[in-house]
Amino acid sequence: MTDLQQLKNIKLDYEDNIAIVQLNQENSKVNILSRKMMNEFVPVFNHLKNDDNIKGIIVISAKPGSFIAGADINMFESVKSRDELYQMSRNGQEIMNQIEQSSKPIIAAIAGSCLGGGFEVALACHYRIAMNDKRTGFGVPEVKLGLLPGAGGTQRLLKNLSLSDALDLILAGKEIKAKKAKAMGLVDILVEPIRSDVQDIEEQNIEYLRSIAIRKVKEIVVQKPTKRKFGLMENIKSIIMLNSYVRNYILSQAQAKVMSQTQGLYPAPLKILDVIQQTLENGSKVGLNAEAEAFADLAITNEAKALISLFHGRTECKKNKYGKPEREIKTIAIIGAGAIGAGIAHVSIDKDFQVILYDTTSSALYHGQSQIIKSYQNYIKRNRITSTEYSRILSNLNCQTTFDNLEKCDIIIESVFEDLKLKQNILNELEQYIPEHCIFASNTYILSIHQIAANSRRPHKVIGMHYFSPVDKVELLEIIRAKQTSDNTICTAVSVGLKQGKIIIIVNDSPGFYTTRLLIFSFIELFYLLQEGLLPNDIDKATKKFGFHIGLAILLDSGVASRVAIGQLPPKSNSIAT
Ligand SMILES: CCCCCCCCCCCCC[C@H](O)CC(=O)SCCNC(=O)CCNC(=O)[C@H](O)C(C)(C)COP(=O)(O)OP(=O)(O)OC[C@H]1O[C@@H](n2cnc3c(N)ncnc32)[C@H](O)[C@@H]1OP(=O)(O)O
Ligand SMILES: NC(=O)c1ccc[n+]([C@@H]2O[C@H](COP(=O)([O-])OP(=O)(O)OC[C@H]3O[C@@H](n4cnc5c(N)ncnc54)[C@H](O)[C@@H]3O)[C@@H](O)[C@H]2O)c1
Repeated sequence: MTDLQQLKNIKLDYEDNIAIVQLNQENSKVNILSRKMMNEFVPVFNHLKNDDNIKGIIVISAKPGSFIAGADINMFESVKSRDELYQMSRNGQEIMNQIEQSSKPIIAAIAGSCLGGGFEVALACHYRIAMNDKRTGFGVPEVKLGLLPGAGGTQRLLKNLSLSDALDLILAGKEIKAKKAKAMGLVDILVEPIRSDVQDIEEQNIEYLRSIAIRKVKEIVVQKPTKRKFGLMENIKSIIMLNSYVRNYILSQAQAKVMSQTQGLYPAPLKILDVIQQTLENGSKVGLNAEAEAFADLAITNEAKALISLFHGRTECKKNKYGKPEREIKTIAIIGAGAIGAGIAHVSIDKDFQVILYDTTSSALYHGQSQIIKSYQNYIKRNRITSTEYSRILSNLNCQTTFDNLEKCDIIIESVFEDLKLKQNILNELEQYIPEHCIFASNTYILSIHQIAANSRRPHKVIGMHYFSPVDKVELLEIIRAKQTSDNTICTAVSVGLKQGKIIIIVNDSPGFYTTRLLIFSFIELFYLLQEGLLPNDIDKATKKFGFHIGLAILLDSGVASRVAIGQLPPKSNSIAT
């Protein structure tokens, strides 16, 4: 029996006859539906349900940036049997049903990530108020873990959305921002954050959200909530959905898309389609059972285990194990405004770095600058940013063909042609202009960092930062430490990469580093296959069927890959450093 005076993960507050359940997972950056959290939530909820003095309930988080990040992923890994997983899903569904069926209004006041099981909690509540800020996002990313929403999420999304919108969210696992969630009818009220430079602004915003939720729940207590009115288009859509021919057509289209994107290698999206079909044909009772069966089936697959392990790996790669850099990095100079240099500028200017983009000629510079401007203009078109944000972001970009202002730089990222002599000369020349603390990173995919730094006055400040094309889309960043590279240089490069939104691996300065070395092996095999008479097209089909995003032969056709394939570099030892 949980003592309500001894709660560790929930703070229970009251204002008049309203209860405020504030989630605050102990020792964690985010709230998760862990066993510990559930062991407190369930008794708290039962207590409030039975207390006649309580007329309404608010569920809110005390953690800036996190409402609930979903069920505890580690919990699935610790489970011993399929039956236990089935029961876990059934229990989750039951808790959500109890929330939904509560006679007292329950409001979810959401700021920060509202994902997976967290979104399922929000959907079970009677009303959703969300902070309209960058950190607040909704989604069911379970498919990315090889799972499906297992606490009634498939059913509630189908109830709240059109079939195609529900499929879009569940199959892609993508996150939508609060504004879009409101437009889709998943959120009832948007709250604009208080924008200010004060230090504890996020805590203040939580307080503000809480006050609005209290006002709203009090209103609902007196005048029962009105059901959301569906618009004409939504009504037409739901009538069309009653037609099994239309439903089956949408499902078969979705299935074809899944097959073309995954080659049928991932069981989760196919199971999701199956659960949705069963629900549409037989109703929610059958649907809930199908959801729990599918959840249990999926959670024991090797695919789910591998994808969950990938989640943990990615989380590790978001950490800076070298601590805090000696200096905060404010200004970056990028040398070379080609495809990659412009891409590095792109992912830096929106993170409040001051960027100097340098190239030898105005036309090269113009080319790089246009690439950046075009992408950001596209973001405006797709409502990803406002024109005010666009102006603020672009004001961080300074393009130049001179070495002016390099004395202000904290880091240089060189991204000129792949030529050792050229890279060495640039390093030597720039060392005359840059301040003592400035670090020098070379964006090379294959050249030795040790050799690039051969004539440097401060080789401990030289490092490799290997970005991937297109830089604004590929999350990976390979950081290469040479023997002489200092820990603070690594720490600084990692902190820059993390701020740029990268997932980082740190490797030793050995031939091909890590990523290029893997490619070399693949290309050696590819050459054997070509020599044996296989056609590039057939090799591409086979590699894609195996799970590659892009065929190996077409990859070889790209300029970078063909140089790798020439293979000056027989791989030696394992290059992963940390
Ligand atoms: C109110 C009570 C109701 C009770 C309901 C009963 C529930 C039981 C039901 C079971 C049935 C299934 C339910 C559900 O459908 C299944 C799921 O929800 S699966 C999980 C889905 N969610 C996700 O995939 C989100 C994963 N997390 C992220 O994407 C990111 O972490 C983030 C939330 C966007 C935050 O990103 P960052 O700010 O960069 O932070 P980090 O990524 O570095 O994370 C910090 C820290 O938190 C750990 N963590 C994050 N999410 C989870 C998680 N879901 N489970 C476990 N741990 C998580 C992460 O590992 C980091 O840990 P650290 O390394 O610091 O120890
Ligand atoms: N393109 C890729 O897929 C890819 C991927 C990873 C790494 N890389 C590496 O990134 C680096 C840049 O690649 P890219 O694809 O952007 O090349 P790119 O040819 O598109 O651009 C190189 C730019 O460097 C400029 N430049 C040349 N000499 C210069 C000098 N002395 N000073 C300043 N600028 C100079 C050129 O004018 C050009 O604009 C290379 O080392 C490449 O191997 C490329």
